[in-house]
Amino acid sequence: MAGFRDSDKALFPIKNINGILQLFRHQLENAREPDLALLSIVAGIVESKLTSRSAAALQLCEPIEPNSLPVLEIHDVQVLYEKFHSIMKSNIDPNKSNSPATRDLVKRVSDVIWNSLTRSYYKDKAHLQSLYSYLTGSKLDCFGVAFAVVAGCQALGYNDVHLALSEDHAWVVFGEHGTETAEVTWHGKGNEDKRGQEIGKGVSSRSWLYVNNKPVVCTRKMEVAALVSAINPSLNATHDAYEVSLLQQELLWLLYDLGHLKKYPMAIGNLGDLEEISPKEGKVPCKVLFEEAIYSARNYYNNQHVYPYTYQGGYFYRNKMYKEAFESWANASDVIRLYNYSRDDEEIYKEFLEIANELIPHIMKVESSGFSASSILKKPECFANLLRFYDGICQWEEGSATPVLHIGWAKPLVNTISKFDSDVRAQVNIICDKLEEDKMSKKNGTYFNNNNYASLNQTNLKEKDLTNFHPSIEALTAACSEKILNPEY
Ligand SMILES: CC1(C)CN=C(N2CCN(c3ncnc4sc(C(F)(F)C(F)(F)F)cc34)CC2)S1
Repeated sequence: MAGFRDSDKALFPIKNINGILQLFRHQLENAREPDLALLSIVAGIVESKLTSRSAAALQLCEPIEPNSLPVLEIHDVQVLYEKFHSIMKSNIDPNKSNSPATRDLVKRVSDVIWNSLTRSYYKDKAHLQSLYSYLTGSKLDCFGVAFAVVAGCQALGYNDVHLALSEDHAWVVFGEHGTETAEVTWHGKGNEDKRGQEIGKGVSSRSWLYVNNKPVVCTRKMEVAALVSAINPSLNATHDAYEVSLLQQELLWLLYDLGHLKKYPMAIGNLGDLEEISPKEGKVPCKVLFEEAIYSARNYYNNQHVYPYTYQGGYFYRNKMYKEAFESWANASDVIRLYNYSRDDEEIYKEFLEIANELIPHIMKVESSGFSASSILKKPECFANLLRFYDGICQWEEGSATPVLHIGWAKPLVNTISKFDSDVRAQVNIICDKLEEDKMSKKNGTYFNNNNYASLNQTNLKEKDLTNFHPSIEALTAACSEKILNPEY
């Protein structure tokens, strides 16, 4: 059993970030499993005290000494901890027989949380992810509900209930073999919640939202990593509370050093983003962290996750490493091409839309103003990666009930492709082996590996080679190759 142990209590009152680190380290390094309710309440109190309006006012008028926190008294934590346990135990009998959870039990825990939430509130607001928010404001966001269900099950002694995470949704796994799944929270806006149901076997399983059934299935310690990742340092739309950001970075390093981020690509990516802003002495650089997140997704999740590549692409973009950014984004597109676009996939749609219609056009603008030989407009591999990027989005659309592309995509796309001169485009040789039809099909989840894709050598781009691009890309590159074959065109 977890629990608020005397050795935890001895660490209070906590006056600085180091004290919080000690509590988390103590919870993570001891044999018994970390207490999710305790750690979520502590993280939530600290975040609330340092990001509330009064904190903002305070921050602006008097500089508080570095790394200091408002004193965290044990009483503040204990009251909320006991409250959570009594909410759970007054509605559901603790697991005296130490048996695995049932679907009915999971649904009842989800109902206790669900029915105790404020009737209507702005679900996307910041700071609604922790048990502190639940216990003091009866508000939780979508992730917060799923986390509270897992913490509730732990408090009741059901240690088989664990958090499962895709890139934009959370649910739980449970049962003797941890193979049962259940929805416990809502997703998106205006969608009827599917709480209690098992995770889609139908069409929804082909949508990015369920990552082709390759979610991050958390251990208790990875659930701590999830609550740490969910810490939100935002003071307002433009500023972060420095101490909260530093605490999150230190906690992520603690989890990283203990090996609990190995199978959690997004948490590694979050650490990479924090490291890029303020690198910590003696730690691996953020560039390596973004590579490790990609390795983790390839190694443990069959390369079905998009975000590791957009973490890396964003890093390259911010650091003006545009050739590398194109490669990361093309790799992200190679992941999404296997999925069918469904209306639940808005978040990743917005991600690709921003890359295609904001970031790439910005790069083309700044690059076409200069005439340096090193410009990406002279590099055929940039052209090849851009084609791969666009083609992945086109293939994502193919076979989907919901269209992806619309006229708003075409103008930036044409604008981008036409910035590359014919002599550069001619150096891209697109070889698409005529693989037998079924291998090409994305329905059975396989497709030619991308080294058949665009190898660069001197032969010309020939129209007949463009056999496997999506029609719109084919038309565009045919138009381009028309220019190549008839230069006076
Ligand atoms: C490359 C990016 C645009 C930068 N930040 C990204 N994040 C920020 C952090 N983030 C996350 N970071 C750690 N863990 C999780 S679990 C999760 C979720 F499944 F969607 C949940 F649980 F429904 F909210 C999201 C998420 C979501 C993705 S992707």
